[in-house]
Amino acid sequence: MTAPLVFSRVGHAFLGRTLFEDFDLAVEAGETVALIGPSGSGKTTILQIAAGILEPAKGRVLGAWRRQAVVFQEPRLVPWMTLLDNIAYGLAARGEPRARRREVAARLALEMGLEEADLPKYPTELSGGMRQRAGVARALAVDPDMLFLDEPFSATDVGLRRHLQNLLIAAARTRGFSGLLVTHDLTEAVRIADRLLVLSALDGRIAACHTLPGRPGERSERMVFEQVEAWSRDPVFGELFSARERRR
Ligand SMILES: Nc1ncnc2c1ncn2[C@@H]1O[C@H](COP(=O)(O)OP(=O)(O)OP(=O)(O)O)[C@@H](O)[C@H]1O
Repeated sequence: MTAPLVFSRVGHAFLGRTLFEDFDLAVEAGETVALIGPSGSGKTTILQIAAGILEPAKGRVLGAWRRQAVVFQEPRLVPWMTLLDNIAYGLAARGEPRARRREVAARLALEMGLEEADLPKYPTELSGGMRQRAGVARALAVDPDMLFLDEPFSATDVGLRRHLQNLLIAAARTRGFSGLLVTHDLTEAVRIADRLLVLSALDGRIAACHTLPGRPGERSERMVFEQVEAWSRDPVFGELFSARERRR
């Protein structure tokens, strides 16, 4: 079976400055790959190229999925739409009948820990955490087989971040979608991903690639902690992350 997302010798530059060249990546069906690396190494650019938001300057990107969805750091809800209509937004674009849209959106909202009473509220009436939950629900509502996650939980506090990570891991297991995750948070990558690519600060090259043991959701907190601790001592990670990022 061919991988749903393949980058072959992809290169990109902004304003004449080469960000990366000859970048290769294959994300397999049902696999979540985390891109981690220092600020400016090109993680978001790679994700945007994969999601078709940005055209690469060089190389080929093959995408073989039915439906994609993106979860951004800032959930980007439409301010004049209710929570329910925001979550149903992608379904409306797909032409699903209104009753069906509302039914799916309400189910997803509850699955993400939102409450029935919140559904008619507008984004300004919601907390940041509720908006973030809505962003994840909106992405899952379209039943994607490819999910792009650009620092999806970095603006949420530690408790909620953990909770949303667990919801996402559970959703990936039951729905079987592939994922590309951009994060600064090594713990998040070790919890959510099957494979981890570490980008180099210097030229966006892959400095390291690690397949994580077991499946997301099956790794104990201790195992995650020990893996992150071990990598914190690894020179590849040591060079790439500040002490603050390693502590998160
Ligand atoms: N539209 C743009 N025009 C010009 N330069 C850009 C543009 N988008 C990104 N860049 C530059 O490209 C580099 C890589 O950006 P990118 O957002 O991909 O990095 P990143 O690894 O995701 O960083 P961060 O972790 O800080 O989000 C940065 O130096 C950034 O300033």
